[in-house]
Formats: sequence, C-alpha cells, structure tokens
Amino acid sequence: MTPAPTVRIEGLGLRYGRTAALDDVSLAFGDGVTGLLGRNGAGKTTLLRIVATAMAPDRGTLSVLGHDPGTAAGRLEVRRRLGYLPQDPGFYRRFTAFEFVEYVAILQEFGHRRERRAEVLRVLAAVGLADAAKKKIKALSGGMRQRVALAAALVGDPALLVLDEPTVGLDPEQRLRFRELIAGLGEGRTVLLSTHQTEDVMSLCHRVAVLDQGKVRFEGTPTELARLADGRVWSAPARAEGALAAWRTGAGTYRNVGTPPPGADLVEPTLEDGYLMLVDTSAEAVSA
Ligand SMILES: Nc1ncnc2c1ncn2[C@@H]1O[C@H](COP(=O)(O)OP(=O)(O)OP(=O)(O)O)[C@@H](O)[C@H]1O
Repeated sequence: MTPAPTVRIEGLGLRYGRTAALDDVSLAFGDGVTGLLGRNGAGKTTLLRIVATAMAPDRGTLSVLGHDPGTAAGRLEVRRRLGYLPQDPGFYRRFTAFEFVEYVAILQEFGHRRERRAEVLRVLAAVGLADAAKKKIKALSGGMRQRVALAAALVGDPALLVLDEPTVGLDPEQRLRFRELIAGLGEGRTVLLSTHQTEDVMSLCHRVAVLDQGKVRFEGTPTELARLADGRVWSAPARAEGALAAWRTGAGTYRNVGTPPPGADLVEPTLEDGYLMLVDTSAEAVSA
C-alpha cells in the first residue's frame, strides 16, 4: 500500500491585492526531497509559507501531516512537527549560534534545560557547527549562518522540513556540503525546498514541481523534466536562428535549445533544458 502523502494541497489560491500569487494549485508529496522550481515571482515562497502555516490561503484545502492547518488545533499539531527555514531567517546578530538555536528550541517548547541544551548541541553537530556554537552570528560567514538557520529548523527532529532557497548565496563548495546534508535529511522524512538551482534539483530531489505565474506547470521526477527537451537540444557550428537559448560551449560549438533543423546533431537534454522548454512555451500543466 502506498503511504498517504505528508502534504496534500487541492485547489489552493492566494491573491495579494490584484496579483494571483497562487492559482488553483494542487500537489501531493511524501517522504524524500521534493523541489519547487520557478522563476522570480512564480509563487514558491507563498506556497512554502502556506505549507509552513505562516499564512492561510484564500481558497482550497490543505492537509499537512494529517492535520488541517485551517484550524487552531491543526496548526498547533503541524507546528510541533515542522521545521521551517524561511528565505530571510531574521537572526539576532548578537546571539551566538548556540543562543539562537536555543531560543528556537524554547519556542518549540523544549522546557527542560538539560534536555534543551542537548538538543541544541545535537542539531548544531548535525549541520557541522559543533565547534562554532559559541561564535556570534554576526561573525559567521553566509554559509555558516545558513547552517545555523538549518540547525534551528531541525530542532525536535521534525517530520516535515520546509526550506526556502536553502542554497542561495553559498559558494560552490558550501552548496555541495549543504546538498549532502539535505539529501541525508530526506531519508525517512519529507523535505520540501524551493530553489533557482536546477543542479540542486537534479542532484537532490526525487520529485520536482515547476510553478509559473502561480500555477503548477509540471510535476514529476527530475529525469522526466529533462526529457521534456528530448529531441530539442542540438550541437551546431553556429547559433541557430530562433533558438530559445543558444550558447558557445568550451569545445567551440554552439549548444542550441528549440526546434532543431532536419539532420541536427542532437544531444542529451539536461533538467535545465526541460525547464526552459516548459517556461518558454505556453502549454497547459504537464504531468509526467
Ligand atoms: N507581501 C506581498 N504583497 C504583495 N505582493 C506580493 C507579496 N509577496 C509576494 N507578492 C507577489 O506574489 C507573487 C508571488 O511571490 P513569491 O514571493 O511567492 O514568489 P517566488 O516564486 O518565491 O519568487 P522568488 O523566486 O523571487 O523568491 C509575486 O508576483 C510577488 O510580487
């Protein structure tokens, strides 16, 4: 029997004044890492905030960890089992890493001092910051601060982790380490993350949803997303007229994405190519 999804969203809508940030969004996902891709303003943060119970939708139904966040009792249950890394965590810069995470642990009702301190040390160690516990937040690098924010989200070993652009601003090495960390967290729990990095999705996520102008344009595996560009990527000595994208590769040839001419030298598409095909054409939602 397939386990019930951790999050089930049906017909979700939310407007900010005249802007429809989410328009009839339906999605369901369970254990493992699910990625949300979409350009700026697609509605990713709004959707994550709703799943994390930080705001309520105007329309639609939502079930998170078997509870209805539309009720006060449901929100409380969800918040007890949820870890949320917002886009802008809003640190108290004078706090040390330990103090910041402990503050979150207090809000999470870790009342007993000794138990709470052990939990703070556990999550700091989990993100590789055991040695930086006494450092002030303001003295940490961007990557280390991002890890402190993740440690805070891990307090209480949540069943659901909601991460808004967790790898933004990280250098390539930090991004790699962060990916390793998040991939491990996806084992036996549900992780929902938003990102602009197609590489993050390819290397981390077992499912991906693409949002565009508040609508779900694709839901499937990363490989299925890449396959949307099957037969649409080719190599040529020059940039092709009318290509959606074309660039000169290190080998000196051009990699073109679009409608290839007859006999074109087709190449294997990447997830980025599939994403480009999707957001640059005005098709209906694609389900793989
Ligand atoms: N507080 C707000 N007031 C008015 N409009 C808003 C507000 N927050 C978001 N929006 C609008 O809602 C839409 C969706 O925004 P959202 O932040 O959810 O997108 P996003 O996909 O997370 O974008 P980004 O990748 O830039 O973070 C955008 O058009 C945005 O301008």
